[in-house]
Amino acid sequence: MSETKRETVIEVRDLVRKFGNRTVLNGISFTVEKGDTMIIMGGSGCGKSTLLRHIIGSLRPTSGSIKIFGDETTTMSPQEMEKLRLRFGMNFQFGALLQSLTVGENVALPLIENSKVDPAIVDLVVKMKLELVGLTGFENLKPAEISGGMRKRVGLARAVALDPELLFSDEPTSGLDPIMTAVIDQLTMDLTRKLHMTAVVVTHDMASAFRIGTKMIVLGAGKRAGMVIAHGTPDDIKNSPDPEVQQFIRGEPDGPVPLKLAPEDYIDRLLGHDRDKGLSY
Ligand SMILES: Nc1ncnc2c1ncn2[C@@H]1O[C@H](COP(=O)(O)OP(=O)(O)OP(=O)(O)O)[C@@H](O)[C@H]1O
Repeated sequence: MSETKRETVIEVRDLVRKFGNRTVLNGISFTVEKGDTMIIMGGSGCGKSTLLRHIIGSLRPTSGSIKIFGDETTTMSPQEMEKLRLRFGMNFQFGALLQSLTVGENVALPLIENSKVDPAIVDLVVKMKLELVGLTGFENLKPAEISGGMRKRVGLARAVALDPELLFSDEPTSGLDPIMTAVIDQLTMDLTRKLHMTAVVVTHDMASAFRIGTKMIVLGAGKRAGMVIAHGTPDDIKNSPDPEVQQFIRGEPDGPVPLKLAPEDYIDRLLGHDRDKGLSY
């Protein structure tokens, strides 16, 4: 029997983004179907975060189309985008926990900011979300009083506070040991299943990518910088005949992608140009 066709939640077509005369995204196309966990992979500086930031509407493309739930987002007003974002959960490093607030207050933030919910309901939702990530009883501690892995779990609880249909995560396991990484992965899989979410995750961690991903894209480097060089299921990616994909998933230091950075990359990184992550509205 053939698989029932699932709803397309995200459709990216021919996306191009230039910063000055530098093309960082070069004709990216892919779709994400409901229930999928799409992994965006590729070497450092290949444009993964930039792609994610276009999908959540914090950057505008030079050209191309992004449809979310069937609506074109690249031409939306900031207000329309803000409304759409109520359906998103975002678990980003630049959205780190607020140190002055307790764990519970951090999880409550999206509820307080985005909906007029009764405080008693907020408390209940916070307790439920913290229970989902195994942190019942930690609501009154400050982020500095819990471990890095626990902080990542709080970030996840906060991202799903509004029961989003779409979860976006940028490097959700960076800096964690393999056991804590596996814990976060398991939680992400449980949450996406329990809350019927579709997820898009940027990660460098191959073990994690192959554990949680149902679909993957790999962005290229060098001559194929900013292009999708492989796209498919985890098995498709594992069996890709592309030497650059194999170099990447095996973590080999040298191969089709040379070890040396291009001088402009080196200068950009030296000057911290890639740290300019401000919103571009
Ligand atoms: N606002 C910006 N202005 C100029 N260049 C930018 C900007 N944002 C990103 N870039 C450039 O785009 C390239 C891709 O950056 P991006 O952060 O998307 O890469 P990445 O694949 O997520 O990298 P990493 O894995 O190291 O986090 C970098 O070379 C960076 O210099």
